Amino acid sequence: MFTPNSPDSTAIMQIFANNNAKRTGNALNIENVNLGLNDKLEKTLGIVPVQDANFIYNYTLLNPNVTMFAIEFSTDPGPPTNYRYQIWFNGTLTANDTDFFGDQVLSFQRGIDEAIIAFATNDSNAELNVNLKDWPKVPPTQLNDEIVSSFGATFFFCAEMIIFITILNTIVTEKEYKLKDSLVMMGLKVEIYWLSYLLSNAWLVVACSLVTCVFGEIFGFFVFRNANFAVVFIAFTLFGLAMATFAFFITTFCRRSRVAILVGILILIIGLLFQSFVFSNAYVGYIWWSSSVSSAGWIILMFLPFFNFGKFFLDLSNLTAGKLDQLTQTVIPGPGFHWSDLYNSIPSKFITPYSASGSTPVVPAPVQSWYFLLMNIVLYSFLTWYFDKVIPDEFGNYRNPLFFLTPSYYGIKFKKSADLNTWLAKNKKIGKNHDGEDEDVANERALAFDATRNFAVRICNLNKVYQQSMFVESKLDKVAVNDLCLTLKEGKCLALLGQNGAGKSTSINILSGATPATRGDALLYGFSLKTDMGSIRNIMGVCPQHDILFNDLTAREHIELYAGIKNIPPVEIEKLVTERLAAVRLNKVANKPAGSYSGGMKRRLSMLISTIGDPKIIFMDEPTTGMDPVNRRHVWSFIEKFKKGRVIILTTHSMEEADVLGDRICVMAHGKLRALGNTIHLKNKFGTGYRISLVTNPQDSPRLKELVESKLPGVNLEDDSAGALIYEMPISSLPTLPPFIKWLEENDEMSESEPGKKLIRAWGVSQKSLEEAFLRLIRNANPKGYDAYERLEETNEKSDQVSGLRQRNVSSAK
Ligand SMILES: Nc1ncnc2c1ncn2[C@@H]1O[C@H](COP(=O)(O)OP(=O)(O)OP(=O)(O)O)[C@@H](O)[C@H]1O
Repeated sequence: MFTPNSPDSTAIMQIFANNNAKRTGNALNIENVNLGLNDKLEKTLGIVPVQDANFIYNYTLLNPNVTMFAIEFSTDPGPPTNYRYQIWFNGTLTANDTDFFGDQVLSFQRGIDEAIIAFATNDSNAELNVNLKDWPKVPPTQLNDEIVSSFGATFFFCAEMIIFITILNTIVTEKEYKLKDSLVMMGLKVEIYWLSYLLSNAWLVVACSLVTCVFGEIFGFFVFRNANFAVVFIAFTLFGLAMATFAFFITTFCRRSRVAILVGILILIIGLLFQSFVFSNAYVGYIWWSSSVSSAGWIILMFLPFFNFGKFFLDLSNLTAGKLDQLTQTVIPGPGFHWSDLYNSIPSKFITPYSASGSTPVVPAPVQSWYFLLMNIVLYSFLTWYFDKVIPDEFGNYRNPLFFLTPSYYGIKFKKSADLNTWLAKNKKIGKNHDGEDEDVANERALAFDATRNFAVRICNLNKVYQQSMFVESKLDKVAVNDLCLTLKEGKCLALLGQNGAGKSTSINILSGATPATRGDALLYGFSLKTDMGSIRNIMGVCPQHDILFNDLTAREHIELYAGIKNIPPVEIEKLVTERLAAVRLNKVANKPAGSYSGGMKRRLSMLISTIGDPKIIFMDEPTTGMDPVNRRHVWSFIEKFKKGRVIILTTHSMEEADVLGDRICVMAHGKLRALGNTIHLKNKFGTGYRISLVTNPQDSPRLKELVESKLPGVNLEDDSAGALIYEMPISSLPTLPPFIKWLEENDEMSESEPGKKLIRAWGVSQKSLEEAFLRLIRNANPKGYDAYERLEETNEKSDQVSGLRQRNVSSAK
């Protein structure tokens, strides 16, 4: 547009149009259209004369972005000749609002000036050339830098969160699979467990920090290049360690890995919002230290490692990052972060005053963030140690919240251990009346309290009640072990038999220190369960019911790990590995990860682990479950040889195993001991007698039956098929057995159907199996018979499932 629509200005614009066509090839014509203020253009026009500047103003206001330039020539006649003019331009269309004096406006002005000169001098060839040249521009690589400086805290926080969530998952999974408990049961100190985690993660954190700093330098980011290397490296390392210890602390509250990961993700989201919204700019980042914000804010937030790191990174990026000058596109580098800057307050030019209060925050020196991160490391390490002890574990073990005030925690004993008589009297008192119990069981109870006898293991009135409620007793409380009394001499193996839920595993768990007894105590090689568990662990080996193995470790590494825990000298470890693995036939897979083993192989490895460190007492909960008969026999022969000079207590469902291994067999039902003795004793006492099998000609069998019944009164015929007779003889008929066997051996009777042949072709006498004795015991344990017992178990199981019972295990603190 141009104005006024006078002959002179039209002539100048015509020259301008001609020159423009010559220079650019873009033909613009003067269009004499009568443009109205509200006219919407349907096609591109050229140069349009308009009535006045007001029209230009109103038209461009009402129709934005359709006019490139307008020129308003002065109507003032002079003197001298007046060529004053004003260019209106559209910043959006010409330079997208940033380059007002850039090429297009200048070209336009040059074109108008050229036209004016030609008009004034009447020389249509008059030419005016003006070039505009910018200062050299720095290539715009600084853009990346801005991102690193502004959002570095977010990126590096996310990187750290990978380690954080991995720690949460690993530790809680180990807890879930009871790997930690297994290590502790084998004698590992909890403090060593946490220290090993701290060290292995510290190594990882240091490596990550180093790699980050080196790559930061290589890529030339200001935050790294413009700062002291040690300062950045130490800050990253402190942050990594603080996050690792924070993760340790959280694991003490989580029992399931899924919950731990959810907590990790929640912290990731909170941290991410924090880092990206708070610490991406100095305005919000430093608000915590403004006089208008309560200092309670930063005092609370300093317990979050990512808050301290965010603040430090903001300081770092303020001092190191270059600022991009929008006008000149150049980067003015920051002053840099030197070691001495750690102790200097952040210069006020980097801190934005808050307009509301007009106050400038007093931001502490960067080193304060280091101190806070160090505080986080120490605090969360301590809290991990503390809460790990006072929060009840899966088995209900926990310490008194003030455990650290008790001298016994530090191994200081003011009182001498109670002598045997006092100990026995104390534990006898808690026992209930056990009238009507089996004679052997009653004798064992008496033996357990006999101070004159020497036993390697003495269990006195051991009880375990799984309570429904933490505070009150209820009828639904489960008495898993009921006044158990047992003794065992060195060199013996005790086999605990019993139905599912009889209380075998609970007994083993109490004796191995996995779960505390509700009442009662036991002396293992003179050490009390209640007061000397630490000493017991040094002489104990445990093979838990469920394999507790590290999937990623090989059999060899497992043995090396547990041998280390048991303080076996390194020179002996190789011999131990070879011998033990060969004994249970795992030598061929010694270097394969345990995760790839079959169930039976895992079981053999678990069994083997329990024997490491030559323990004096070994607990094995169903050690051969899932093993094939060949390997089971290898394990049996290993256990048989290994028990010399030791005590082995095992639980099993295999009568054969109890028969082979058990020097003493105990049968439990409903948490109570029902019978005990060696296998022959139990078979004699509870078995249904002997089985006699005879083979004769089928035609002679009526005569043979008559003879047998006359010689063995009370005998029962169990089977009669094609001349094969099977008799069951009750124990009560035992006196008649020797003369009967003599008669069988003499075998004088002749067959009537086959002349010249003997009446009895073959015979055999066997004692009935331990299994039968066991079934009878179980039947007797329930007055309504075995079936009723099974029904009761089923109902219990169902009601447990319905009420979601896995009752809390409440017991006194250690
Ligand atoms: N943490 C617990 N909370 C509540 N009840 C429990 C708990 N642990 C075990 N019980 C109950 O205590 C009883 C004894 O269980 P235990 O595991 O000792 O039996 P078991 O003889 O080892 O059985 P199995 O042969 O099946 O291993 C069972 O009725 C069981 O349901």
